[in-house]
Amino acid sequence: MFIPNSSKKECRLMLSARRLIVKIGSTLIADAETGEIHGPWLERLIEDVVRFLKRGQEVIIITSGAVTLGSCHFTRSDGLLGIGKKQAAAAIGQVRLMLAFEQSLKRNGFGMGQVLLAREDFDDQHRRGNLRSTLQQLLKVGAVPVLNENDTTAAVETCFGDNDRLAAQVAQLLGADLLILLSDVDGLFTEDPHRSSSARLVREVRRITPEIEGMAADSASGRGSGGMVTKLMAARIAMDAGCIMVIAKGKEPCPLTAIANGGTSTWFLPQVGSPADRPIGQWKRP
Ligand SMILES: Nc1ncnc2c1ncn2[C@@H]1O[C@H](COP(=O)(O)OP(=O)(O)O)[C@@H](O)[C@H]1O
Ligand SMILES: N[C@@H](CCC(=O)OP(=O)(O)O)C(=O)O
Repeated sequence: MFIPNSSKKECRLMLSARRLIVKIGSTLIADAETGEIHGPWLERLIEDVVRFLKRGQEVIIITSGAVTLGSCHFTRSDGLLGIGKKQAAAAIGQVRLMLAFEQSLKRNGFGMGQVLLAREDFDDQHRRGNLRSTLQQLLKVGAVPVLNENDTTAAVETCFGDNDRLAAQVAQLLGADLLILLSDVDGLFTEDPHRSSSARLVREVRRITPEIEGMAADSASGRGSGGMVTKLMAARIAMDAGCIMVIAKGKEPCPLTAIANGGTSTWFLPQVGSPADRPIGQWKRP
């Protein structure tokens, strides 16, 4: 559990955020070898999310993992899936992903709504307005929005390709206060920690400078899509919109609580508009 009256800055930032976006990386939720969902992990995460919902905070979940879950239907000789097989894999995996979220949230007393997104949903003003309204309606009735890119029909030229930037676009669209990227690393390191033993964790970023950008490389796992490169792109989108962003390891039991209790992570703090000084409130449920 987090310590609500903790003076830790991280705790204040987590508990003062009215609207949080939680993005889950593929390697956290899906086992590439077995094509199974990490069920016990998901259960812990949803219990963690529910702690914030019950305080009256709003949570939107962006989940990866559809392609990984569906890939097991394609022989290993495929190696990296071509776009057609990747889209078919996503079509297979997405159903299982949403079912797992729906059942877990239901066990914890909450409903959910699935929204699959395309870049056009953000680029076209009319579709952007529709999307915002739909998400706000879901939040109003206490149904947790669970989002992913619509990989099955996403064209190579126009797709997001990664959920880091998609999550940041949703944070900007909804005026979220805090974007949490749960990954398989503790945060931004000076180099890829999976490739360099001398990599050191960067705890806080207030401006994304060329030096910061130079630290980021692509994904080492081969299953993630964005690596740290897209996470920094997401940080730029979020910070420009006045939204705080944090990268943390999602494997922790109760990763959101771990962040609030000052666990290792990297915080991206915009210069303007952050709710860091907002009093920790007990909001009425939407
Ligand atoms: N400077 C860096 N700091 C931390 N991780 C990095 C860095 N550069 C590259 N990476 C890689 O980014 C990966 C996380 O991105 P990704 O594989 O896309 O995971 P996710 O599924 O969480 O999005 C890490 O596992 C790591 O190998
Ligand atoms: N829409 C894709 C997510 C791609 C993606 O961003 O993956 P990751 O880098 O693991 O968050 C899927 O569900 O597999």
